[in-house]
Amino acid sequence: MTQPVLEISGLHVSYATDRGPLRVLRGVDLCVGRGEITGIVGESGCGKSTLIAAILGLLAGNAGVEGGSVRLAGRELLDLPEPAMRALRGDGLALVSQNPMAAFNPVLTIGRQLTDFQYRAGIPAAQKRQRIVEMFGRVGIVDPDRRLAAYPGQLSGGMLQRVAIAAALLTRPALLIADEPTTALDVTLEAQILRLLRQTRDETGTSILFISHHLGAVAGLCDRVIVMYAGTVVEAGPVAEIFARPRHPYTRRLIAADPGHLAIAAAVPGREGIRTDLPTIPGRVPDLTDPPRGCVFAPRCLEAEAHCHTLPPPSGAVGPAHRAACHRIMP
Ligand SMILES: Nc1ncnc2c1ncn2[C@@H]1O[C@H](COP(=O)(O)OP(=O)(O)OP(=O)(O)O)[C@@H](O)[C@H]1O
Repeated sequence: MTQPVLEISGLHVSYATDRGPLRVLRGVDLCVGRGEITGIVGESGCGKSTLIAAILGLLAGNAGVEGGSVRLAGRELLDLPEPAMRALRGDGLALVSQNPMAAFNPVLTIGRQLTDFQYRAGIPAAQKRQRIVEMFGRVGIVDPDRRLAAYPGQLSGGMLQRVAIAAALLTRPALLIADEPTTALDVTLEAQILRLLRQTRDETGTSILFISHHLGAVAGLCDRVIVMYAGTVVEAGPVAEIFARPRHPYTRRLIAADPGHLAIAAAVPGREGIRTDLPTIPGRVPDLTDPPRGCVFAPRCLEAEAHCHTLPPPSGAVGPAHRAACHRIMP
């Protein structure tokens, strides 16, 4: 891995609920290297959105950080006061979300909003506009004058997502968080946005954290993959390793249960020993007000042995830059 831009270690986050604390992130460790695209995959409810909110300093009011560290370019974010965190969200950290419409004010033109994003003092108006036009060119938006005069509701979903990516890049972020950026788009637009993200990284060197349910997209876009299950990282490694030789039983089941096998196979050749005829993963994500004592996946794991239910598994190296947390791999 290249030098890390984002380093998260031992992160614990809980939500206060009527049933007691919901332990949504339990000791999350992850790194995003400079200029790398890192994917996060996992079933709904595994804590992806909570993780992003923790990075951005946007956790819900009933959330509490109970330990750990989130460092961006070496700077601890968990200690930053809100004004500094807000400044960082307009500068070093950028988010492109599933619903670009929510990122814009519907009653202001795109031009006005992208000009306002560049709020740092001292940039002349003409230069701001020139930067926007330049960024539009980079993300493939032609006819910038027309787009700048438009209101968000006048643009299609795919076009608005391009504008959102251009807006994010205007701040020259150290880290771009793309949270399911293609979920609301059709397949053709999805392919265009994925190409754009890769091109953005290639041209600007921006590090990208890409969250998606779509394993084929992750296989085609990312350099590294982090597999989350019930608030923990169960496996992390280079994309080819994760998809060709997944080591954790959860990763294997997740890939086998994914309908997009062709997309994964096209992106990652040489897959060995992965059955594609398995049904969806039986059972459900455990109740995190009372997490299992041992391996969090043990209640659903077809390979679990007695000690898997009583002892948390250590996370250990299973290959170069490839780790997995499973008793059967790390006895
Ligand atoms: N403010 C909150 N208060 C209580 N529980 C919450 C809150 N926000 C999320 N949760 C719960 O925390 C767990 C993790 O949610 P989170 O949204 O982080 O998962 P996710 O992996 O992003 O899921 P999805 O892919 O569906 O967005 C879920 O059980 C969710 O219901």
